[in-house]
Amino acid sequence: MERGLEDMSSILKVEDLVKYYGEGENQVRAVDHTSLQIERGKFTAIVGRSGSGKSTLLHLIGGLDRPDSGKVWIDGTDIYSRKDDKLAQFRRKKIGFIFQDFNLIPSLNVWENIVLPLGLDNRKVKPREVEDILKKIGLQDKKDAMPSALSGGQKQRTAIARALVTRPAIILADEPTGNLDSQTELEVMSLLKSCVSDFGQTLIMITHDETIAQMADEMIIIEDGKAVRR
Ligand SMILES: Nc1ncnc2c1ncn2[C@@H]1O[C@H](COP(=O)(O)OP(=O)(O)OP(=O)(O)O)[C@@H](O)[C@H]1O
Repeated sequence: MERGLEDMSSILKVEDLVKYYGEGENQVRAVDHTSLQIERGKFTAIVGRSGSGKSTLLHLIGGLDRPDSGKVWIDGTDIYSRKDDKLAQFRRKKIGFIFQDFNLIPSLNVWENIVLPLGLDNRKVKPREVEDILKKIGLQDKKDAMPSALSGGQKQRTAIARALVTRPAIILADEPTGNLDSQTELEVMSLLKSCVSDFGQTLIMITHDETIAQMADEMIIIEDGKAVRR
């Protein structure tokens, strides 16, 4: 019974996850028998030294890569029990990604990049909702611009809007404010935090920034592929 209650509040459960790269002497234990649980509607910061395995863990949590062993449950679903196409479908519905390098489509303008995940999931675009997000991230006058005409910060904000547009249960972010000036960084952080408080979304963010890590409800430290909660 207790276990059941515990599971209900956790949106994400990682059990004994392992991902090694290479073999023999050159083997890198990027994720080394890691287990953790994250509660719904919380902001969790993942911190750790460069090369400790943060990005690999985030990719595995988001179903972008497959582990050597171990399990990941999202909202009660054992994601790696699904075949690739079903996993991709699940990912599109449940998870919003914000990557370090934005991954915008160069041939699409800001608006088209933002609404792309809706189209992939056969969902209708609600222009007012998109306008609302554009306004929140301060890009309303850039919606027709192509990515090549945007600054690094504007590209990053477009990527953030794209991750938020489907209102995913989980937002996975890898250093999302790394390229922003400190004022914009604070605005983006307050937008992401409001997703957690206003919409009950769960935010899991890798950051090197101690100030941002301090804003989180929980902090997970990664050391040599292992997770320690602080
Ligand atoms: N595709 C890959 N092939 C081989 N080794 C890899 C691969 N991806 C990551 N690694 C190695 O796995 C380890 C963990 O990498 P990862 O990118 O997860 O660390 P990180 O903590 O996110 O680092 P950073 O803070 O610098 O982004 C590193 O030693 C890295 O070199």
